[in-house]
Amino acid sequence: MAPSALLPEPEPEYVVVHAGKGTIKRQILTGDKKKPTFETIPQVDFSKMSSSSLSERKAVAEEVNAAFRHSGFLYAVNHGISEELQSELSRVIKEFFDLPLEEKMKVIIQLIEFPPVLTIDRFMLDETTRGDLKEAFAAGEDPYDPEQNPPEDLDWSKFSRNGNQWPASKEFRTIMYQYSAAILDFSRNLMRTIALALDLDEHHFDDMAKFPTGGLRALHYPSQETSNDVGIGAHADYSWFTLVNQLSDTPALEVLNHNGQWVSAPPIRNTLVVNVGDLLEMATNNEFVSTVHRVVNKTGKERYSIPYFFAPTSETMIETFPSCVTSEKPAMKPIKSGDWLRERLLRARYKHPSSVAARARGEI
Ligand SMILES: O=C(O)CCC(=O)C(=O)O
Ligand SMILES: [Fe+2]
Repeated sequence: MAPSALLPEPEPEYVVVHAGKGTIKRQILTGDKKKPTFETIPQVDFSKMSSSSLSERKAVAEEVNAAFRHSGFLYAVNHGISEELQSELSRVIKEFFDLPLEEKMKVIIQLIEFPPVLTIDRFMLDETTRGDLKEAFAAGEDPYDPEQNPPEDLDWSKFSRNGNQWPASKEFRTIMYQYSAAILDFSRNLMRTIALALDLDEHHFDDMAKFPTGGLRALHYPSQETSNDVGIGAHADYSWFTLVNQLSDTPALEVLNHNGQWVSAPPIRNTLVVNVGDLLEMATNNEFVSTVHRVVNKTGKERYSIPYFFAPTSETMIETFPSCVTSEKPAMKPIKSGDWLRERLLRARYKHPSSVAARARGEI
């Protein structure tokens, strides 16, 4: 028998992904099994969303519609967030992750229930790896923080006082909140675009965007050490949609196309990567796709990014839009937004005490 060193590496046949209710295998299609699919991520210019002409706004919505059906991903150009704020954000995030570990660990919280607030934590999204290499700082919608602007009719009983934990730097907190307000503005704009894309009244989702759950998660990805490492394992997002600001010029984000091939989504200056999350996929009966993606940082450089996960308030029932129901595709069973997010987070945070406890109770 030939020495194994001379044998060609077998081509992988599957990609392992964390999507839907857990870990699944996605087949890699080659040769004549290949399907037509996307190989690049389109750019959509949002400047016309502030046009007074409905037909101009509808033209933007049409581009969003096509991208969400085809790849579930797009780059938002002219999102309205100033370059100055983005570069300040980038600076304070690097400064935060440069702090000594003991300092960062002061802001970790052990109690993670819904809404998820803060963690510097190891996830394991791809069980064939040793776990995600990233460090994360998350800040959710915590109405007790005075920078927040909760609506008058907010149900305060749904929010714990053990919300966001902020590090000592006031500047970090101030800039994160400025960015949070700016990205929420764009999210509201995007919600109106999605409403038009689905032939709904433009303001159909305004209530959902009043005080959404989700929040910001600043991420630091060290350069990976082995070829099997991942910054963040292959997964689909649990959100309604996600807006990723790739703060460094380090290309590492990859999106899985329908043939099981990874398509690069490199940083493009002053854009946001927008992707459909599971909740929007469910509400559209899979017409908009919540596409699997991952981060692999092979560049030898550090990478920083900050996703904003937008999801409706946790009590919102996610139901199929009537326009997306057909005789072949009946409506899905309604699900509470918060229940879905909580379960998915508990599964992903495999080592976290709240996940360990939920596993012991047989809940996940
Ligand atoms: O860092 C990125 O570019 C993407 C992060 C991501 O996919 C996530 O946090 O869900
Ligand atoms: Fe993601």
